[in-house]
Amino acid sequence: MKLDVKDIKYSIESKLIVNGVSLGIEEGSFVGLVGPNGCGKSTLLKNIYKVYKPDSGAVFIDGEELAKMNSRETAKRMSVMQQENNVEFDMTVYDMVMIGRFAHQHMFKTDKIAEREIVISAIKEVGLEGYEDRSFLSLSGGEKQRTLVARALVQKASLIILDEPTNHLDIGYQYQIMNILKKQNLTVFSSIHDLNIASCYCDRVVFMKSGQIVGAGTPQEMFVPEKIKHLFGVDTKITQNPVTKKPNIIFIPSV
Ligand SMILES: Nc1ncnc2c1ncn2[C@@H]1O[C@H](COP(=O)(O)OP(=O)(O)OP(=O)(O)O)[C@@H](O)[C@H]1O
Repeated sequence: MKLDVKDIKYSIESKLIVNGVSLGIEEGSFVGLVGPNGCGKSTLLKNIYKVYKPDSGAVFIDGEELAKMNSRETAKRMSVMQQENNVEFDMTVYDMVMIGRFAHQHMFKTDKIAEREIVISAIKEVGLEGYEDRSFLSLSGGEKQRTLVARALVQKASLIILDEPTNHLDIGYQYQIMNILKKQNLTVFSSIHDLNIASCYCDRVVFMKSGQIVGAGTPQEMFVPEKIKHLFGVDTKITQNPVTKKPNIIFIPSV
């Protein structure tokens, strides 16, 4: 699934937060969205996954405008893992993951056993086997995060949008979740704070600053000291990861 974002603008309380963003994500590619706190990453993603309606501009999946699709049609094409999940009433891990199946279920012809297998298998894949009956609200931040990854995976959409998927996760699960996402062969667009994770997993990275895209390219093209300094104001030294051959970003403290 190819994602095209065309000249999106979005304001909150008359402040322009997303200022004319255009980008294209090729089918099967893993693209990271990188930028400082408050630069508009989540707001841009919410415009893409239809929590917000852009003031102007549009989003297309394989040439079809997303705004014109109903929620079932959208969910079959795009799954989403949001950063904060405002769950107001409690449910089990199993039920939370099952929500991801809604676009595939029909009142009279759903194969309940097959549905159950898909859900159980995703719960296992994110390392939460045995947690099926636990209450979602009682989970740790990382366990909640992994439940939401499982929910996004069972949706079986070929495009997945993630807002900071490794937020709350310890280093083991950060890499585990990225590995799981990578091996699905989906088209992925994800905001990522950890530059070395972005370098390791992304085919391309998009740099965002003050509501605008300020650069895009391969990790090798983007993770260079001048560009990182421009984006985050920190000094870095770049080496090559001896195993992945990807840029390895070493941060140099100014003390
Ligand atoms: N509902 C809202 N009401 C008011 N301001 C908002 C709202 N949502 C976002 N903003 C503001 O819009 C700007 C962009 O926020 P956004 O969450 O998109 O940034 P971000 O790049 O995802 O940041 P972070 O890396 O900290 O998650 C911030 O200044 C934020 O305070």
